[in-house]
Order: sequence, then structure tokens, then C-alpha cells
Amino acid sequence: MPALRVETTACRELGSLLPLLDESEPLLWMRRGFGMAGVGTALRLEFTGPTRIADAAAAWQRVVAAATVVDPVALPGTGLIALGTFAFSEHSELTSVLVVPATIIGRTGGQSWITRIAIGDLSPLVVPPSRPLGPEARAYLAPGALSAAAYRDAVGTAVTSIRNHELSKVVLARDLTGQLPAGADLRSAIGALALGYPDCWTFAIDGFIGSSPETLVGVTGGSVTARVLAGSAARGTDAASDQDAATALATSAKDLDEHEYAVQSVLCSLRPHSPTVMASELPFTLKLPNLWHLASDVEGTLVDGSTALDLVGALHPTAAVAGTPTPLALALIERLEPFDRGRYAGPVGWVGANGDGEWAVAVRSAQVGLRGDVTAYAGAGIVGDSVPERELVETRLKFRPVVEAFG
Ligand SMILES: C=C(O[C@@H]1C=C(C(=O)O)C=C[C@H]1O)C(=O)O
Repeated sequence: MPALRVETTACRELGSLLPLLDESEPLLWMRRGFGMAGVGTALRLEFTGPTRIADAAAAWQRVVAAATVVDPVALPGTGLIALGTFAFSEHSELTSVLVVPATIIGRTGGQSWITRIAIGDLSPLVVPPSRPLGPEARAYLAPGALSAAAYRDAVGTAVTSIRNHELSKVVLARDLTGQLPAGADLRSAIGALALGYPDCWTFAIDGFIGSSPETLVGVTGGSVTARVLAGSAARGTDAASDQDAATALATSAKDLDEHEYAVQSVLCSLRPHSPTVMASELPFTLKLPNLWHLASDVEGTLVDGSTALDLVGALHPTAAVAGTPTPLALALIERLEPFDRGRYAGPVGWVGANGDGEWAVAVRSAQVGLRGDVTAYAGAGIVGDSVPERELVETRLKFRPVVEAFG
């Protein structure tokens, strides 16, 4: 493992992180304008296959052990960090990566910082140039391998399997594809996501961009948190119908069922690491610009010194994006989805030298290839009462952030 030199320096408030990003290789983790932007790459590690997350956790320990870190700021996100994105499936063709940026610009409410990272000598301390965002990165996204009709059929097949008691829940996705013009500035699509969905985690790593409302896991100083989302409804068209939609969601037996599977999968995976981990008794309704979601916050204290990456490995894939029981749900996904999900619904986030980190479930996302090809996926949790047409409409609403960002 190369020996990284790392130095964090406090700096004046630098304003929006977006103009600092590289147009073609943006690196970002941000919520409500706060977070980290990366420029350049000091180290890139790639992983594939069933042990991709465990391999990344082990590799990260070796990177940390070999690094020399000077970090007088000592806040979450300062010092040595890697941004990461993992493929959903162990069979995925797409690589999972940890990227250690060469320069990180970070900001929280009260503090901004610059971290320089290099294998040899550190570069002089300079603020990366701020460049105005280019014209909109427009791509028309159309159905890919799974048409709307084929998606309804797949949902119908899944409902039959569930009613035959083969499994309890499966999350089925469909795909949209499009093409960006040459030289498109990805930062405008990322900016649209960040502006439209300020309470979500907006990310950009290795061409994978999105704005996720769902925390897979957060680790800070021995505490673990997660926000489970499952169960969705369209927003109303006026205040009264919007309230009705939220109330209907909060009392829908179908959605509460779907949600409970997701909460139980997270609690079961975390319990070995945090025996006292708990979720709120009832889910709350989380309001996003495009949807209502049923949400539960989970909290616990870690007893075994697990790092954020260890817990990512323990949690992925949750029932919010795979189903219950997990192996049967994954097998049905493989059978009914005629595509590789890539990093969609996989873990995306960052890990620090002390193992702290924040990871989201990479929904509301799109992968941009080297030739500007865009692939996006959105899915819905299917249970015995699911109606194919309604699930199709739900995926349409879930595509909205990405479709509008490229629109
Ligand atoms: C699968 C997606 O979202 C997940 C599924 C949800 C549901 O089925 O209600 C809600 C939030 C996410 O956990 C997606 O956005 O593609």
C-alpha cells in the first residue's frame, strides 16, 4: 500500500462547492450545501465480486496504517478520507471503487478546510480555481432494457410469487438510458440535484451521480445511525390533498408492511455490532419534493469498534432495495430484471481514517459513462398487495430527480 501524506488546513469560507469541481470527473459528497468536494485523485482502489465491501474495508485499514496525517481541524470529514461507491450485485460488471482525492475542500456550518493528499511530497496549498457552471447537461432519458409494459409484467410475476409464499417482498427496478452531448458539464446536473433536493445526500463519484434521501449507515465516535425508507406515495396537488396523501401513506397496511421488512433487516444486521440498536416505534412521513416516504430513524452504540465500511458490508443489501428474505429476493431480481444494476441501490459515501463515515443507499442516481452515456434505475418494493400500474407510477416519480437534472 502506498504511504500517503495528508495535511488538513483550516481556511476561510469558500462558498459553494460546485464551481470547484472538475467538469468531467466531479467528486462530491454534500447535503444542505455542506460536505466535501474532491479535485484530482491521490489513490484509487477497485474491487469486484462477493467480497468487494470486505476487501475495501481491509484495504482501507492498510491505507490508514501506512499514512501520515496532520489534521489540526479534527472534524468529521477532515484528515484522510476516501469517497466510495459499490456495485449493488456481487455479479456486477461494474467496479466498486474507493477514491482518495488529491485535494479536498470541505465545509460545515462553522468551519471550512482544505486537505492535501499525495504519495510523495504535498503540493503547495492553493484553493482550486472556481469555474462557472457550463450550460445544462441535457440528455433525454428513455426506457432501456425494461419497457413500462415489461415492468408491469415483472411486478405481476413477483406478486404471484409472493402470494404463493415463495418470498415476502422484492424490490424491482427498471432502467432509463440517454446520451449527453460531448463535453457536457456534469456539474450542472449535480447542481440541479443539490438545489432540488437539499435534504438529500448529493454525490458524484466515478461518474455516478445522484441525490439520495436514504442513509444506509452513519458512524461517528462509536455511535451508529441509519434512516430507513420504504413505502412511498405521490405528493398531493394542493395542501389538503398533500396532507391526505401523507395520512393515507402513514396508515396504509401495504406500505407499513413493506416498511417493517426494511426496518427489521437493518436492525438484524446491526444488532451483532450494537446490541441496543433501536428504531422509533412508528415510522414518520418524510416529505421530499417528488414523494412522501415512510421513514424510521435507527440509533445505537457500537460495542465492537466496527468501522463505517464494516457496517456497510453488514447492511447491504437492505430489504428497502432488495427484499425479504434477501437471498430469494436477490435471485428473483436476477431473474426479472434484464440488466446489471451497476452501483444503483448500492452503498455510496465516505470513510475516514478513524473508521467514521456516512453512507447512503444510492437511489435517485445515474451512471454517466466515459462517452456520455447515461443509465438510471428506479425501483419499488413489491409485496402481495402491490398493483403493477401503481408501482410503475412510483418508479416514474422516483426517476424525477434524475430526469429533471438532465432535462
Ligand atoms: C428502490 C428505490 O427506493 C427505495 C424503495 C422505496 C419504496 O419501495 O417505497 C422507498 C425508498 C427507497 O428505499 C428507488 O428509488 O429506486
